[in-house]
Amino acid sequence: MKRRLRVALLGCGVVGTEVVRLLGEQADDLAARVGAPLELAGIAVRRPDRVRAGVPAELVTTDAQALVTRDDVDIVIEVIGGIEPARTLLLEAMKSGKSVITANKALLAEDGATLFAAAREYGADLYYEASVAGAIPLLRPLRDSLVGDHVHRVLGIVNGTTNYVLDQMDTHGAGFNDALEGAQELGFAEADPTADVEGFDAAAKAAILAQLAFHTPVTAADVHREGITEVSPGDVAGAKGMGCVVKLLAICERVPSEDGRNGRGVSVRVYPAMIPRSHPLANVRDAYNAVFVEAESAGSLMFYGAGAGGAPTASAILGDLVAVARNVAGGTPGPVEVTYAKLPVLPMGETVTRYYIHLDVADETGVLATVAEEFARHGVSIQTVRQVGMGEDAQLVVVTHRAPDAALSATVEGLRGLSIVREVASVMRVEGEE
Ligand SMILES: NC(=O)C1=CN([C@@H]2O[C@H](COP(=O)(O)OP(=O)(O)OC[C@H]3O[C@@H](n4cnc5c(N)ncnc54)[C@H](O)[C@@H]3O)[C@@H](O)[C@H]2O)C=CC1
Ligand SMILES: N[C@@H](CC=O)C(=O)O
Ligand code: NA
Repeated sequence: MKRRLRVALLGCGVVGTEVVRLLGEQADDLAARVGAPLELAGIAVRRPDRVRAGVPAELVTTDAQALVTRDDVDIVIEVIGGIEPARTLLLEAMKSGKSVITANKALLAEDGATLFAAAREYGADLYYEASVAGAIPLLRPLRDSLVGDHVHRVLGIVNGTTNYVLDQMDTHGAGFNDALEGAQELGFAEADPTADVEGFDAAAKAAILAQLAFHTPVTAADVHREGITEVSPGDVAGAKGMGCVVKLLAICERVPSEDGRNGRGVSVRVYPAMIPRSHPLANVRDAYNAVFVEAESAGSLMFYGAGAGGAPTASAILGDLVAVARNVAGGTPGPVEVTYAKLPVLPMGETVTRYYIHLDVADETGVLATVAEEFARHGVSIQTVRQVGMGEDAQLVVVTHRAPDAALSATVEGLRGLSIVREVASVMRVEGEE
């Protein structure tokens, strides 16, 4: 056995308390796997008086800054969340020679470049498997196992809270607010659930995935983001009528160049979309996550499991901890991200997608021709059109072929301006096979 490695924990909320529990319960196994015992050196919290079952009171401190620079600390785990003070604490830790583990996707997606630069400069490990899709091993497979391949596309459900809400709306006809409260009670939601329902959390994860998959710098600000707050029971019912289900999808795609190899750029986006019920992502229920990776030589891979919750997230952190501890014990740091490809992130308007459009139309002759003309005017080809109801209740459900998003949204604007269109009742992108 090598010398004892000392671990500092920053934050002791939903995830942090589970890290403490597992570190205690699995101490012997972890020591055997690392080849050195792991020991908690301190736990930084904001409210020291709060009773936390299973958390040794003598280790608790409110001075996170002092903890991360202490000489007797080797590895720092950050599960506070948010940008500051998490960023400063991680940077201070690396500057003081510690390796770090974080679950903080918001910070990695906003300013990962600064953290990676510090890891490189100070020879520290920076591991963050828990930051995307919780327990699911996804980032290290992308970073290590698939690093010799050429990834074309990453498509997935990466936010448990919104998947739970949409699933409750789809299967039980639940209202949005009741479903969200359920997700909060189960500990999936972020401290401010706006981050979940407005798609910020999924956008941060999409940025992290795109950066790793395409070796290109991507931040949260580069990601086209739409949340689920506008998804209505009508949209969910409309999807059902089409044999589809509504899911909040994160999509990272390499857009091919003329030679079809290196890519003209990347498209990174998050939005609610309809997918056919036959698609494997349609069967991802409750707060589960699932991610498809399509790579040139590997083909299609699917990763599925618990993307949120205290214990699943702590599992990913402990996996990182063992990997980092082995590196520290062996004196060899792990790999640091490289973003050599520097592909541009393309604007959403250039992304090719499909739309579902539900129109409430006037009971007049020539409605169909007028509507079709508007699509043609923007170069958008219609795949199917279906009339629902008759007379005053006439509605048209149109599904397009793939077209640039800018042309599709211009078509919708054009439809809104037509006198025979009483209302554009629902617009949603359609993903999955055409
Ligand atoms: N809960 C989940 O399912 C998942 C969470 N994550 C990420 O893990 C991190 C932690 O999430 P949770 O445990 O759910 O959040 P939480 O809100 O339950 O816990 C964070 C804790 O940090 C404490 N804190 C805040 N400022 C502090 C400071 N300056 N010093 C010390 N402690 C401070 C808070 O009082 C709170 O107890 C976040 O980055 C989150 O995005 C990642 C995957 C899943
Ligand atoms: N709030 C997130 C937690 C995990 O990242 C989610 O709901 O997925
Ligand atoms: Na993960």
